Amino acid sequence: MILSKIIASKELELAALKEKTPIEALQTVIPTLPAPRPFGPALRLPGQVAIIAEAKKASPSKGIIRHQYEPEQLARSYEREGASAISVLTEEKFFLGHPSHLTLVKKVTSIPVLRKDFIIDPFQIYESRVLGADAILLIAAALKQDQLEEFQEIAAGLGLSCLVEVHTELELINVLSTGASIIGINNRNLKTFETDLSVTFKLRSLITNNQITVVSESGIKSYQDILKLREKGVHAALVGEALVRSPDPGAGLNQLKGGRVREGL
Ligand SMILES: O=P(O)(O)OC[C@@H](O)[C@@H](O)c1c[nH]c2ccccc12
Repeated sequence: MILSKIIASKELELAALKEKTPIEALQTVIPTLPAPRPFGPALRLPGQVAIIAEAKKASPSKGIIRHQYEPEQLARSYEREGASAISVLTEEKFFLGHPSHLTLVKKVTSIPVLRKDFIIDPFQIYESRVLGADAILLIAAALKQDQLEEFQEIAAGLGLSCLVEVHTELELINVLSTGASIIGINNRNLKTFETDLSVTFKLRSLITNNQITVVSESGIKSYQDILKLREKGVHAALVGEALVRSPDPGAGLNQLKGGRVREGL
């Protein structure tokens, strides 16, 4: 499975990274940094589905999605067109991202920035804070129950929000028991790479605590999709490919939000 491949490569990368940068060096810098931007509240727009717009050059399932990839330009247009937050892929080998992309995006925007990576070690949480992340992704399929709990605790201590990602009912039940407050339902099956919005519809109905912010992730392509999510009480949608593939990603976002189709598109 692709997830185990990515994690194996992450483990190697991390070993090298930890040799180079002691965690203490990160811990010394953190108290001098400005507070993170609030992520959870940004995802609650009354009567609307908030959009987390993603900057992503490539993916294991689709290969290169955007050849001329400029995360700063993307982020600027996303913010201009009303994104509620920006997700930045920082994984290098499979998604052709880079940690520096996150720092660049943070500099040119004023909305919260989510670090999209494969977090398997507390080191990466401190690193995310230093890079300028306001929120991090935690993938239930990649972590044990005690890690899920520990990582959310460390993140909270650093002022970072967590988007905790699930794909199955069992993962959801486990994540609910950790007290996660922002849950991402990934529509993509990591074995077949297929996306199916009905994954969100099925799992969303099992989240009865309305304090929890629910995010639908992957395979969201149109305003019709957004309307369906809204109808099911989903608070936010994480959208990558549909925007990044568009010749004009800002206009793509505008359309996704039901805005008028612009000339030239
Ligand atoms: O490009 P899409 O189909 O709109 O999907 C975006 C996002 O959900 C997807 O990139 C994603 C969801 N979970 C992840 C975990 C790691 C890397 C990437 C992801």
